[in-house]
Amino acid sequence: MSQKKRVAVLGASGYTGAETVRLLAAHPHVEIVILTAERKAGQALGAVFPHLAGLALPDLIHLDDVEWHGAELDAVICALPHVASQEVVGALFHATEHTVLDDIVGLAEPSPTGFEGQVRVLDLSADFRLTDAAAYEEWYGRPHQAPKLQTRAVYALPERNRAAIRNTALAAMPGCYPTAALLALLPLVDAGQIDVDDIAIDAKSGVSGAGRSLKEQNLYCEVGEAMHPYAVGRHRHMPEMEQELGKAAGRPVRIGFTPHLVPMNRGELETIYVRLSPGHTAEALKDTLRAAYAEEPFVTVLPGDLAPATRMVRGSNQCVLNVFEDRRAGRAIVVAAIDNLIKGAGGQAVQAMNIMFGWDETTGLTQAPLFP
Ligand SMILES: NC(=O)C1=CN([C@@H]2O[C@H](COP(=O)(O)OP(=O)(O)OC[C@H]3O[C@@H](n4cnc5c(N)ncnc54)[C@H](OP(=O)(O)O)[C@@H]3O)[C@@H](O)[C@H]2O)C=CC1
Ligand SMILES: CC(=O)N[C@@H](CCC(=O)OP(=O)(O)O)C(=O)O
Repeated sequence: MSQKKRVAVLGASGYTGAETVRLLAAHPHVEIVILTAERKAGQALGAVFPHLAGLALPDLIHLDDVEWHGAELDAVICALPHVASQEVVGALFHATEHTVLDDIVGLAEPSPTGFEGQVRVLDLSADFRLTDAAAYEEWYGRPHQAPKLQTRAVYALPERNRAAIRNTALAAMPGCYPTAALLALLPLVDAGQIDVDDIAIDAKSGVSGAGRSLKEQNLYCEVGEAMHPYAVGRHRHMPEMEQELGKAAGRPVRIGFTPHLVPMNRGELETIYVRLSPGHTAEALKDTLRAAYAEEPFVTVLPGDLAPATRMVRGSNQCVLNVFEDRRAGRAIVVAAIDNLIKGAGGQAVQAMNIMFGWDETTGLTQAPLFP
């Protein structure tokens, strides 16, 4: 194996950044050379996260102190809030005179030169997922600062877009809710087995989904022993899911989606109500998902009527799925569970990075879920 790849994690003092570091620290082909933070810049990562104190890692520095040009980075995993992310990614591509700025990102065919010697970015934020500038402005309330990059980023759901991920310098990592929903639904849309105009997603997330920065509504007293929906009918993951489902359907799609915050640290569960296309059954949907994921290391269709649960995936890059009959004629229920911080964020980014560099896709990601 050649030299290790030099990797930076931006936003390492956040939840997804810390999980990404934890995974990368055990990755055989990666050397972590830069970690950044905003308020916590200047501290050792182990001072912020004592559970990581035993790892030999660089201290947290401020983004302003990163010398992009001299760092000789192979990859940057960006775990920053949206808006901050688009500014940094644009600036780092400029500073490194990246050919991505000359239009070679996201080619369907490998470019003759590849990206040898050029940094590749995996962005966990929402900044590069929507390719339509007007949609971004509508849902994020401001124009995009790097519109050229926005249109060329690859939507990096590995099970869907492997070839494009291999050949991009900018991977837009899917949101946590879209990851579970798209893994559950895309094969069914491809197969024409469900009515794309009648999809309702009821989602629940652990509190870490909201990040580590202090928010009063996420205090223990307010989320413990309680549960509530939020962003009802207007969550910014709706256009993301609609964009990707629309690509599969070949026409615009509108979905129903309601997320709920539930009193657990991590994990995400989605119960998805679908209308069957004429002639199809819940069992046929399950056969389709089984066939689609038969060779996938990180997606499992559960046997029989075993219902997906967050405890089946905690701390792992796994997604578990199942399909159930609905007592109402012509309908079915699809259920998906992931760990929002792993398959919904850092683990999926490591998976995509493995694809980019041609490593076994499971490298650094083979740990079984934690139980109990
Ligand atoms: N949490 C989740 O389950 C998921 C999150 N995401 C997305 O991943 C990204 C990171 O999320 P998460 O880890 O939860 O967030 P956190 O709030 O836990 O962490 C944010 C990180 O970014 C740093 N930061 C904050 N503001 C700035 C800024 N203006 N400039 C530079 N750095 C800044 C913080 O530094 P400091 O600590 O020093 O303030 C911290 O390191 C977000 O875009 C989020 O939406 C995606 C999928 C799932
Ligand atoms: C519980 C909770 O608050 N979850 C976050 C989703 C996390 C995520 O995936 O956000 P990005 O699209 O920014 O990456 C939310 O609903 O905004």
